[in-house]
Amino acid sequence: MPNPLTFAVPKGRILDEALPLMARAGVVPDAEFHDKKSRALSFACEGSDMRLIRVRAFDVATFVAHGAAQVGIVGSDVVEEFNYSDLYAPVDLDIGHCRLSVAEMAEKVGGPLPSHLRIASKYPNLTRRHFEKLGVQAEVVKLNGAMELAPTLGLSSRIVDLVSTGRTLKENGLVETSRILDISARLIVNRAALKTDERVAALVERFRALVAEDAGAAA
Ligand SMILES: Nc1ncnc2c1ncn2[C@@H]1O[C@H](COP(=O)(O)OP(=O)(O)OP(=O)(O)O)[C@@H](O)[C@H]1O
Ligand SMILES: O=P(O)(O)OC[C@H]1O[C@H](OP(=O)(O)OP(=O)(O)O)[C@H](O)[C@@H]1O
Repeated sequence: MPNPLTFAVPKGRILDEALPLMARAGVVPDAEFHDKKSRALSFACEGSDMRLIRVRAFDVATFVAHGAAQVGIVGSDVVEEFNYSDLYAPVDLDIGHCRLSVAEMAEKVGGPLPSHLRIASKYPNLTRRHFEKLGVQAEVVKLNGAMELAPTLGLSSRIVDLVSTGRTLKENGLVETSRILDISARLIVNRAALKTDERVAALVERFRALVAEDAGAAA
């Protein structure tokens, strides 16, 4: 009997969109997964020996890259930020759409870029890479949320953060000045597991077929 497959999902907002797709792929967590009072982090799946683990978005990539989970769902922002060589993102799930952008205080927009900037972000690697291309050295102040407060309070001149409707920026007096990356959620797999475990390859094919089916229905 092979070990159960471990499938990692993020706790946050992608999950609501991912669960119906997962169900169509035959990945259905047991009732305890939906019990808000439960403190469990690992859940059995209906009708299979698969196990679901619910972790922080960034940690989904870490569990999969290290082979502690074989499969996962995560935003392409996280995939690109880590750039793990052992992590492969074969299927764009066409959910969780947003973008990674630079924003600054509305009244400060304009003028030439200085050679050094202090930027608040949850994405230090993507931020440094983006500004390097512009010939700017970015000093990144790592924050884990509420980035939009940083420019107003003088912690940084700009932020690099996720934008969807743009409402959070607007309500905090910031404007989007450039777009770094268009983002959507991906099915991710551990490269070694994909080569050695047929169940991983089968799951990839199932998700790929579902996405193709939805794209066909939308066309
Ligand atoms: N406003 C948004 N609109 C659409 N997708 C978003 C938005 N914000 C984030 N996302 C996507 O959802 C993913 C998870 O975001 P979110 O921060 O809600 O998750 P989380 O698991 O609560 O994160 P954390 O571990 O930081 O608490 C992001 O990596 C991104 O791909
Ligand atoms: O453009 P909008 O539609 O306003 O969405 C953007 C906001 O969504 C995300 O935050 P989230 O709500 O996940 O909270 P967080 O600060 O805890 O990450 C992101 O970090 C922005 O703050």
